[in-house]
Amino acid sequence: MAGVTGELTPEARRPPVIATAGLTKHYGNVHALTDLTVDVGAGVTGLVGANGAGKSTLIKILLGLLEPTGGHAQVLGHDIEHESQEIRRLVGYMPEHDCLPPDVSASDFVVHMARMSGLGASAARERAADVLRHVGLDEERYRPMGGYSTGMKQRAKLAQALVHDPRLVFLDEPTNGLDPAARTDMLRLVGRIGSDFGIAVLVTSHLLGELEQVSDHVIVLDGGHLLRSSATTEFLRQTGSLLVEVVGTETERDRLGEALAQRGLVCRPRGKVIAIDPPPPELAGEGAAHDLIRDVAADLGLGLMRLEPDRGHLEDVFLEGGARV
Ligand SMILES: Nc1ncnc2c1ncn2[C@@H]1O[C@H](COP(=O)(O)OP(=O)(O)OP(=O)(O)O)[C@@H](O)[C@H]1O
Repeated sequence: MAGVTGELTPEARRPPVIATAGLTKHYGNVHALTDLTVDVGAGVTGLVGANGAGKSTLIKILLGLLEPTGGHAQVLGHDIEHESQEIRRLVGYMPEHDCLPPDVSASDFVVHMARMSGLGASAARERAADVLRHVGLDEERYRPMGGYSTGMKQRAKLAQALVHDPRLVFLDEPTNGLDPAARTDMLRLVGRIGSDFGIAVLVTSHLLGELEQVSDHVIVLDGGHLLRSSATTEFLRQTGSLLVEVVGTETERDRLGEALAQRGLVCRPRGKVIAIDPPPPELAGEGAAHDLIRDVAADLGLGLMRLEPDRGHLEDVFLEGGARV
């Protein structure tokens, strides 16, 4: 184990997929990125932050589309300043905004992008068909993209990012403009790119919670500063608190809350739910607080709808305040 013997595991010894050091970008007076030092490993990494946090700027710098004002970065071991051609050969990019030619079909477009990356005509057609099937564009792929729904356009953009078999993809707001069902489908697809195809993914979202399910690691930017970079499990760790919901209205909720408070639990109403602080030592044993809550609810004749551990969420990093890296 790395921490015990001082030796690094093979995983830890592998160079990061992306490494930045003091990366800074100013657009005139706008400080879009400030002294960003962060590593991105294999798997799916969520890059989250409000609109304007600096996510797109970071991706464009890593691709060599924008020059940083200061600092350095490497992508797949290549320096962004001197080796951007090589980086673009190894990396796929799904831009945030609509950039698809409306009169061209997804099939022709993705074949064209495959040819641009150096594939021969028949290999490009085969590869485009494969990748369009993976992203879920079937018969529609022969229709002009101008008539596509937002979800179909996002899939076409994703297909062109994958067609040259990259080792890393940058997906900039892939769920933008999608309804909840299409959003869920797209997130599943993003997860599969990391798990089934073994391609490293850096995916952005301005909705902080949305990448919790698919990311192995999350980087949070706030106003161009790194707020936190941690394994997703760290963000979602159990808080030690419990959440309880009973059948009925606020009256029933408060009856249970008051009864539990008399038994030594600190209860706080949170919408329809009672959030119970980590139990005191005498109730900290395995299942002791659960048993007490169940018994008290039964004594009051109240039905329990939910009794579960409370978990942290990505949004909490903003409530905790201060940079924790
Ligand atoms: N070309 C530009 N000229 C001037 N300011 C810019 C330019 N591009 C971005 N900015 C500003 O830099 C900051 C970071 O923008 P960026 O697009 O990187 O953020 P983002 O996190 O990707 O947000 P969004 O999802 O809204 O694009 C914002 O304040 C934005 O207005």
